[in-house]
Amino acid sequence: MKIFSTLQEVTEIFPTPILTMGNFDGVHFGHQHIFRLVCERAQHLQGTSMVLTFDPHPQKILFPDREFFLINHIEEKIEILRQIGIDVLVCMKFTLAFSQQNPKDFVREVLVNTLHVHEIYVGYDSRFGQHQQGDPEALIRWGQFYGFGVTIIPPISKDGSIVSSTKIRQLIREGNLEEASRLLNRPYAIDGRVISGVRRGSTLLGYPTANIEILHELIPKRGVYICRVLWKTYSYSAVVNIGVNPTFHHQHTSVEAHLLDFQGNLYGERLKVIFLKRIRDEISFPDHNALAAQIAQDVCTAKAYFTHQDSCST
Ligand SMILES: Cc1cc2nc3c(=O)[nH]c(=O)nc-3n(C[C@H](O)[C@H](O)[C@H](O)COP(=O)(O)O)c2cc1C
Ligand SMILES: Nc1ncnc2c1ncn2[C@@H]1O[C@H](COP(=O)(O)OP(=O)(O)O)[C@@H](O)[C@H]1O
Repeated sequence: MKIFSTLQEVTEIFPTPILTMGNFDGVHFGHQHIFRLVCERAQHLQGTSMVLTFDPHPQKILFPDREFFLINHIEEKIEILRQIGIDVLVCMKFTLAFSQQNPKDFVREVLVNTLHVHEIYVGYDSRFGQHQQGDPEALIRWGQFYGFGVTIIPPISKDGSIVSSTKIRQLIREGNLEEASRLLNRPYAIDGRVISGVRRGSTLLGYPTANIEILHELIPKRGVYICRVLWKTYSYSAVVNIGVNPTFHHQHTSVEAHLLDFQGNLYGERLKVIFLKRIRDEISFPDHNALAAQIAQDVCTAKAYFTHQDSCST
């Protein structure tokens, strides 16, 4: 996949570009459907599948005071698009000035004169340009004028409900990771380096926990989760606590993973934590023995979960 981080870098003319544009936060089931159509169409015409996306996310620029947590940081989005098989990714810097551009100028300058689009696929609710005047109907008119095709994609549903980034953000924040995974069409995951905690896990509790540096904006609800943890080429079953360790009156939120059947040193290593299921709330225990007994129970719950999964998949 060729990546352009500004429009100015795009000096090459690609054969028959089939483009989709949008924010695509989460790169969820609905987005994946659009990318599949774009890739198939590009292959059919021996053209170029192309994605135009914006960074930072427009919400961050237009409403800087609103709480808004991205599902994916830009590197993750790029990696997922690469895996899907998109040929060309153009990331446009989103600024206030850009948001005030007349949509017709955007179509002429960006879509026609810079990207030379042959066809565009956009979602039914796509909006762009000043006062959000650029909508699918306007795009169809401009397409007829400039000579590119426009396909409007209707809302995509899964199990009867429309898939949206907003809904997925809400599900993750509520701790409903199973439903979020269904709409994402993959489990939600975060990655980060292992940092030091207060060394209570291995000494006092008997359950060492790799504390993950939190770089992601969207962290699931406080509580205990069954997860898979990827480290290098290895994959471990794990129990993960997200919270403030109320038993020990901590102030800061931590994400900490106890890997089952693992012993060794993970400090400084990069781990990917894949969330599978939330099993309980984080609780304040009367002492560390009561907490350790509960963690032992959590480990049993996780083992039973994975045994059940294995028996279902064989
Ligand atoms: C599976 C699991 C469940 C946990 N549940 C709780 C909990 O309910 N309440 C709590 O105060 N801490 C909980 N913890 C966090 C421990 O308090 C924490 O791992 C311990 O203080 C060690 O921290 P350290 O890594 O900084 O040494 C849990 C940890 C794990 C791995
Ligand atoms: N099964 C395991 N799961 C997680 N970390 C482990 C495990 N075994 C050993 N470790 C190591 O122990 C460290 C965690 O020990 P802990 O006492 O909880 O220290 P800290 O408070 O610094 O997190 C991890 O960062 C990792 O290097």
